Amino acid sequence: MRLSKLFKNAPTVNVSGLCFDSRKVKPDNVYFCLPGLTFDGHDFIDDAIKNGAICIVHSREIEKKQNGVIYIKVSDVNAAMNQCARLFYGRPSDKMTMFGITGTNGKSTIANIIRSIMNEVEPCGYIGTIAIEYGDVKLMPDLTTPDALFLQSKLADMVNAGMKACALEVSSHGLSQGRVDGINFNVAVFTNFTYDHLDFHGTLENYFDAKCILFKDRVRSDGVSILNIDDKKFEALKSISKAPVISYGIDHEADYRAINIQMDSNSTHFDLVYQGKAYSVMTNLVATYNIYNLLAAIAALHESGVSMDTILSACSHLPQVEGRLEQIKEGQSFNVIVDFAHTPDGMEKMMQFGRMITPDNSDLIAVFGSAGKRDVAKRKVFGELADIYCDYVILTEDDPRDEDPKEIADMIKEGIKNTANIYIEDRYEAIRQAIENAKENDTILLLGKGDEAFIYREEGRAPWIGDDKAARECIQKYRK
Ligand SMILES: CC(=O)N[C@H]1[C@@H](OP(=O)(O)OP(=O)(O)OC[C@H]2O[C@@H](n3ccc(=O)[nH]c3=O)[C@H](O)[C@@H]2O)O[C@H](CO)[C@@H](O)[C@@H]1O[C@H](C)C(=O)N[C@@H](C)C(=O)N[C@H](CCC(=O)O)C(=O)O
Repeated sequence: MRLSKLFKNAPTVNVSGLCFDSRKVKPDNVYFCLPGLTFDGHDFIDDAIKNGAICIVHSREIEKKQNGVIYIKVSDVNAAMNQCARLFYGRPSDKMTMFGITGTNGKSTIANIIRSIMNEVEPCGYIGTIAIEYGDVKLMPDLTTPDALFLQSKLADMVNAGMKACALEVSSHGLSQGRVDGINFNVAVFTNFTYDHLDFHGTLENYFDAKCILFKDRVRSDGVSILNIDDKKFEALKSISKAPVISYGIDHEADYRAINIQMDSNSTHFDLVYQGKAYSVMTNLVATYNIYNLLAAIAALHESGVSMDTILSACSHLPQVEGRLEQIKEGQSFNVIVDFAHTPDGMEKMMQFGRMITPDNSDLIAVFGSAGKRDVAKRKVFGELADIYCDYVILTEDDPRDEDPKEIADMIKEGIKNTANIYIEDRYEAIRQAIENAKENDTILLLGKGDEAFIYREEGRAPWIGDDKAARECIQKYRK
């Protein structure tokens, strides 16, 4: 592509690609000097040029010492890069129906339900914490919402592969770093807002402001914002939404409301009230928070033109979302549930569900830790929640990074006053002991890592079998 297509008044030289990491620059790339949390991209201009950068996009005053290199000064390099990404990859998001899903919990489940039902109508891709998926392609991502360059390139791949829609998880990090700035969403979905990511945003206000960007700026004004009416942030989001608002919920009158909910450990039945008419819904999803997720997906799909018949017939056989309330069933006499819950809200919802399916004379056992170098304050809260709901707790490692996992466990323990607990650092061993000792009808919750196939330790990202696979293996080895 010509550089002049990306920047007005730039020379008409051809550029081969865009890059923000000097170490990955290829000949004839444009290098963007991003200001980072640890480094400043301006300090790596020489390296970028050595690797072949033909153009440097910068915001600081710099010495322009290399002949043959084009220097472009902008006020905001990140914003410039995000817009260039959109142009370079041919505005791919304008060629698909774009669903953007944000909120503290539920993003992956909603995005996967949307993709699964949408696929019955037209091909739909998915980008989020669990994977990047379209057609037969499945990639493991590093981030929930990828950086703008990678994101736009994957959206372009989706368009080329024939996708007509894409369900994209939009994280608060992604919104505040402008990773989705080149996308105009047809549908913006809000799940809920609870405590999370204070290590990055500093305050809950900043965290919420980041979430607002999707509804204030990134949804199309002729699109739709799908909001949870039972969440305390509903009114605030409604008041700033650029697009018309459609609500969903259980407790309050909503455009899409679930009433008469009946649930057991395997299925849920409820009546969906929409425009004064009640539709009977039978779904294999369980737990109240999943009914919210399902309502959000139903509203998003229906408002995009998918028929109620198509949506409701798909609800009874929704695919299991990996690591999200995943019930491990290997013929054992007790329940084992794997979930990604890693916020106080997510933990509490899982423990409430665990309590609901566990008979009074059986035990609810939770196996979890808390991530290193992330919100420290939530650790004691996790302990307090376990104290309320659980009969036994096994504390273990969960991405300790360069913190001592035992010290993290001790901080969780500060919240546990009455419930019996032990610390087993090795996560596999912790899962093994929980499974080996479980009694009939007990419930074991494996929380925090979902389907993740890695653990971040001091030495970096180490492979991890995954809680689901560890559980299956332990049931086979120790309970058969
Ligand atoms: C906290 C955070 O979001 N960090 C992001 C940030 O990194 P940073 O500010 O530390 O970057 P830096 O290391 O200081 O480097 C600054 C610039 O210099 C460049 N550089 C650096 C060194 C060098 O030799 N050459 C060079 O060019 C870097 O490529 C970068 O452009 O900018 C980088 C480039 O865009 C991101 O990759 C990085 O995401 C890191 C990997 C990350 O882990 N982010 C997580 C926290 C995240 O975004 N999570 C969300 C939420 C998930 C959830 O909901 O749980 C997500 O969407 O995944």
